Amino acid sequence: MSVELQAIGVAMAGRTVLDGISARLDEPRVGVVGRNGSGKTTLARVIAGLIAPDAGRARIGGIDMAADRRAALSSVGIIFQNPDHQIIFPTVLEEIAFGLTQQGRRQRDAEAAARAMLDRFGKAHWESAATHGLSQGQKQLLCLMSVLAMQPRVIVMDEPFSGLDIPTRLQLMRYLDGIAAQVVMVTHDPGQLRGFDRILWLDGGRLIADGPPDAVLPRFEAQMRDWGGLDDLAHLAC
Ligand SMILES: Nc1ncnc2c1ncn2[C@@H]1O[C@H](COP(=O)(O)OP(=O)(O)OP(=O)(O)O)[C@@H](O)[C@H]1O
Repeated sequence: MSVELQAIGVAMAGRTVLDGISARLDEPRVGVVGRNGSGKTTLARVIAGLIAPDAGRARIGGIDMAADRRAALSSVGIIFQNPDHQIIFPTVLEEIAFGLTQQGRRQRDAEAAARAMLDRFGKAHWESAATHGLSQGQKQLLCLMSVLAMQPRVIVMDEPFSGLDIPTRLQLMRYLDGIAAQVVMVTHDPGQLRGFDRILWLDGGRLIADGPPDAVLPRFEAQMRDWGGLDDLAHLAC
């Protein structure tokens, strides 16, 4: 499975948000880094087919995800930065089962698979819990379980661990190590990209570095420290 980005351009509210992003992603683990507002979330949404780019083409396995929503459902899953934008059902079981019924599974099958996923994370007791009563980190975990249950070939994650405590984060990272899906992860924390194969660094909507972590992350971290050391607030993220 490969994610192909060809000269992607996106404009929002009259501003260029992504500009000429081209990359063919074949690696199992791809990280996306960059400052606030650099376009990472927008790129994640383009890859998942939630935004059709204004210029260029984004395809997974040769299929345009924005044009073919049915193919997108079985090919790519996205975990949003804010779980409140993702969760729509009143109970945990319904939330996980929904994506599976969207994929064409019968309700009973979908619920069985949802229970298996809860079991896998030791959360069988969450089954009837009210989604609105979960903490932010618990909601993030629910979103992860919902997407993992759908077994997409590509999983796009936008800061998926920001609200999780350290044991949950470590458990999830280990779990992700073991899954076959390609992972594209947006993060501000280079520590979460250990073991990744390739890093894309966005700045101002452009791809300014693209390569193995050893080549990209030390430069990225040095640049972030340099900018963080400045007292001129005009340098704060726009
Ligand atoms: N719906 C929208 N309407 C107008 N502008 C938008 C919209 N969504 C994003 N933008 C703008 O696009 C730019 C890139 O936003 P994006 O969310 O992709 O950045 P990001 O790198 O994910 O940022 P962060 O690290 O803060 O999450 C920002 O300047 C943002 O203000």
